[in-house]
Amino acid sequence: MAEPTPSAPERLRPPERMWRRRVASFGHAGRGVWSALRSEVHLRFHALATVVVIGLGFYCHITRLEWALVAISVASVWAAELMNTAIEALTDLASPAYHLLAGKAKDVAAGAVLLAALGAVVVGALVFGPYFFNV
Ligand SMILES: Nc1ncnc2c1ncn2[C@@H]1O[C@H](COP(=O)(O)OP(=O)(O)OP(=O)(O)O)[C@@H](O)[C@H]1O
Repeated sequence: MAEPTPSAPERLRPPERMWRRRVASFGHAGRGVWSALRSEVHLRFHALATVVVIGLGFYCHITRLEWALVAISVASVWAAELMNTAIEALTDLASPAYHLLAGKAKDVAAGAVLLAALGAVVVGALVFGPYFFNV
């Protein structure tokens, strides 16, 4: 959620207070990931896939550039799935009853996950394929 613009006295707070708030923000984000992991089967699948891909990376001794591509792909899928989970929750809150726009919001959010996952599959095939097949 976007933070409200701080009032004048708040802007003058001592730096340690600001640091505490930044650290708290990380805590909120971590709690969000943990809560989504507990409720979403898809995310647990992504967690397993992430562990497998990292293991494969070490096994194949992939290059730094390949690690970068794998990291971007894995992070994209996680980010898309977390956004999808957030949109699903907000949609259920705003429109528990059937509504065309609620359905559209969920379908579009799911589409984002699908595209990120397809991209990750392509990157995975291009990075790991040559280590296992003579291509
Ligand atoms: N309130 C609603 N109004 C209209 N259509 C909806 C609504 N809720 C869900 N749908 C339709 O049902 C589909 C499945 O929705 P659901 O909330 O079950 O998500 P899901 O695909 O099962 O996601 P997940 O498995 O990650 O929870 C949506 O993509 C949408 O097309």
